Amino acid sequence: MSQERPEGTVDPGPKAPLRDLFAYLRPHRTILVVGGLLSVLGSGAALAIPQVAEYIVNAFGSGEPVGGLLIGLTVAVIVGAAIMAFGGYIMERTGEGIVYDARRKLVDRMFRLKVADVDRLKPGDLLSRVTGDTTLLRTVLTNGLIESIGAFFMLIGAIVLMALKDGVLFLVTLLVLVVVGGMVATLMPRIQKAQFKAQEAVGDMGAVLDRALQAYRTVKASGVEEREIAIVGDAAERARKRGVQVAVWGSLAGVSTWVAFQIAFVAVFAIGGARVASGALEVAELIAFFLYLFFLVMPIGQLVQGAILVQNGLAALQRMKEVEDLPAEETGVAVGTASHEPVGLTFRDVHFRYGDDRPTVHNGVSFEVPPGGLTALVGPSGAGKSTVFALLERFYEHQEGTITVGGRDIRDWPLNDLRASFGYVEQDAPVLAGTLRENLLFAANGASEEELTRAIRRTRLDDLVSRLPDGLETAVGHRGVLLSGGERQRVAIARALLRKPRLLLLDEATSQLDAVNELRLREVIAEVAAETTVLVIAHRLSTVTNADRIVVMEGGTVRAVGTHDELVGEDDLYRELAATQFLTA
Ligand SMILES: Nc1ncnc2c1ncn2[C@@H]1O[C@H](COP(=O)(O)OP(=O)(O)OP(=O)(O)O)[C@@H](O)[C@H]1O
Repeated sequence: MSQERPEGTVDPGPKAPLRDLFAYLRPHRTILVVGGLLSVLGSGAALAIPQVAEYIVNAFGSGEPVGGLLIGLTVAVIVGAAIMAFGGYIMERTGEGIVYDARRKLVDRMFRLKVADVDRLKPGDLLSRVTGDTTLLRTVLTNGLIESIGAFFMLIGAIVLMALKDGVLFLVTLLVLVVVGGMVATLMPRIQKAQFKAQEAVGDMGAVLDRALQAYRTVKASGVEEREIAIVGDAAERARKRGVQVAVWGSLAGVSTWVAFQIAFVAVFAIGGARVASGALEVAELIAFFLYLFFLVMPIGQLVQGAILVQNGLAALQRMKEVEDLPAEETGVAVGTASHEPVGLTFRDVHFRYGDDRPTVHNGVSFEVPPGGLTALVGPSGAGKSTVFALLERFYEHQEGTITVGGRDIRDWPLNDLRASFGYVEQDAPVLAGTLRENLLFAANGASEEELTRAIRRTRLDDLVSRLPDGLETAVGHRGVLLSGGERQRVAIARALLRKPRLLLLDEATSQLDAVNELRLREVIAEVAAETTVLVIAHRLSTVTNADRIVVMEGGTVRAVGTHDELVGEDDLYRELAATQFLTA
């Protein structure tokens, strides 16, 4: 479990205010009150035990029968325990419900975030917020808050009953309470700090492990297993040391509290004994007082533990809130259109950078793509080609200029309708774990068998399907590792085509395709371009020499537009690109 924490959250770490925690509890307040009352009732039954014990001792003294009282005491213990257990069950069940709500809310928000925000957050970090931090919240709610409620009432009950039983002994106990309180108050920030650091160390370990697992093949191929084991091992060692630090402060708090209570017992024993000797107190009352002292020690321990947990929980809550508070995408009201006619697009003097502190990526980009046909974007790495797609899909918003699709400003399109009119094939077209069929129908669940067969044929995947042991039902494995690069790309194209796009955005992969796969890709693109608009980012000019128009980008602007033949004659950069790729200039 990755518990990665952003920088600067260690000491003592940003925490959500307590009222945010109560916001999670509010919808469940009725059941929480019921559970709380049962806990109080259970504590009440427990608190009756010393009183009954006092009667029994007195009854022994006066020779009265004690059988009834003993049975009463046993019943009180059993009933009290049962009520407390039931109350605890209700509370924990509600705690699970609260965590479920929190997780649903978080997941819901996560899929509605802006791409820009998700790009900024690390995937491992987002994952740990949904799994790790919500789990921590549950521990806080059950072990922290809920148990503390019962403990609090038991403590109050014990204090009141002790005060009523004997004022002098109570004052002695009070003195110890003040000492314990002071000690805990001094140690608490240290425990808290140590715990934050321990959580951070575990998070760091998750991060280095995540990094190595992401590149598992590279790790193996590079023969650096031992080094990676050592790196993760070092992180584990740091987590161990931090954990030990928590144990040190925890034990110190535990032992000093324990000693304070021992002193309290001895003091109550000595002073109580003297008071019994002087006749100010009865032996039975002293015994009852001792029992109350036990009922005081237990809840204090629980409350201290609860306070530490709540502190940690508020840090987790803060991390959850950071995601929940991010703005959701404005999707607009989708009108939905039955049209599958090809659409054109224009970029007019578009300026864009990924952030205020980032360099300009588009510096006045202008070009036009009429409906239908094949348009290619070419240019050196970093020219801003993929960014054209990111802006069209509105993953990011351009700062200046106008982008239109089908003659309409993309900002006036309902977002869902805009995206529904595109088929989008990313550069490293991902194949998700699952069957080939699931992958193809990922974006078009309602497609018919005919449509599926046609898309498979158009993307030249029929060979693959007939070769696979279970055909379309073959599991293609995590990240599509069972497919070749070319096949993965064509699966992604088929997936995009099944949406019947009006404009296909194809970011061609940089990985080298063999001659057969390259030819197939060319055929597929040409065939699709006969029916719809295709805008392809070409890293290999060979796939687009037959394009209707080629847009040459460089340094965030468009430097030339034309056909292959025109550009070879007119544009130096294009000629150079063509020459380096062994095409005849
Ligand atoms: N999500 C992002 N956040 C910040 N900067 C980015 C992001 N995506 C791209 N960039 C930067 O924008 C610039 C243009 O990137 P873009 O991917 O559009 O180039 P490209 O022409 O497609 O390059 P390539 O051919 O190598 O894929 C690069 O300098 C890149 O580092």
